[in-house]
Amino acid sequence: MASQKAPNLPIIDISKAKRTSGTPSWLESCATIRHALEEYGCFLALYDEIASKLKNEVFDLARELFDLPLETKIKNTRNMIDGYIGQLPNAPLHESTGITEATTDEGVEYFTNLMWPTGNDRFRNAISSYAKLVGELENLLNKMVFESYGAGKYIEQHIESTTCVLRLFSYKPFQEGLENGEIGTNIHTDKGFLSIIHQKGVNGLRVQTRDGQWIHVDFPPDSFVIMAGDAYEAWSNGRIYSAKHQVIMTGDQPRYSVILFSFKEGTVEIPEEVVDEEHPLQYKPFENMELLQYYYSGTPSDMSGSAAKSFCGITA
Ligand SMILES: O=C(O)CCC(=O)C(=O)O
Ligand SMILES: [Fe+2]
Repeated sequence: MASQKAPNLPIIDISKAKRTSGTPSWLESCATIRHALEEYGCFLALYDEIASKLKNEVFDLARELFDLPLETKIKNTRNMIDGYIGQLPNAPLHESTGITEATTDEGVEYFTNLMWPTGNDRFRNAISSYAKLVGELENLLNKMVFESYGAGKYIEQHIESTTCVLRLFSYKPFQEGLENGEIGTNIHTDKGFLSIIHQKGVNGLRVQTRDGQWIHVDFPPDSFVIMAGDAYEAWSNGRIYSAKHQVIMTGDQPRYSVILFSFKEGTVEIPEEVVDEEHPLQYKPFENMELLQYYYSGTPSDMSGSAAKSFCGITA
């Protein structure tokens, strides 16, 4: 009997795409990425420029971090996007904590000292190296998307005003008999530009396609999921899709993930390059941080979907 393969996200070899820089196939590589973000809002990236040793180290450190006493973990309350989250009745398996300005030495140092007042050089060094390397991947992907729209001239300014949060996640295994005992995260869309998701072995992320199907993402070893958020949807004039997604735990193994979330500081202008006859202007300039505030205040009528339209959409 022919076995039907479960649908998965598109897989793109970013290391290979990067090597086309300066060659005639560069724009084709850029278009592949842009089209995946337009169609699925996300894709699986193969990227071999971050050593496996460092990635494994990051997950060992994540475990060490979540083993700290709760009273230490809850000290992380710096602002609304990076704070400690845990013990939620509607997502009881979830625990996570974020590092603000994670691609800067100061950001990682602040967080390390908050969790380990006597210091933890292993954590500081590895997390700092990892965040910077993933930050480079983030910049590369944005450059490719911008160039694919013919909007490459805005990339420098975009990179300069990008701020990244590195959030570490620990999900307990599925718990039978517990209310919401399978929920790792509730259905939502991300609110920034790109989120770069890395996991340790155990799957659990599912993503909704434009036509409402759910894809259970099967991460190839060492891959990353690249996911666009509401800010990218608005920046691209609705061409990029901000996909609903969630984490569901099924097996008896815990799941660890590490995500670099990027946000733009200052006003996000919709570039004229994404507007044409087929795509009339649909969004007003907006502040990414205000979009976040709008979401966290619970204002959107649909808390599980993109807030871009209701926050900064142009109503006819
Ligand atoms: O842990 C994951 O894979 C996804 C978590 C997530 O979607 C989020 O926190 O925004
Ligand atoms: Fe998310």
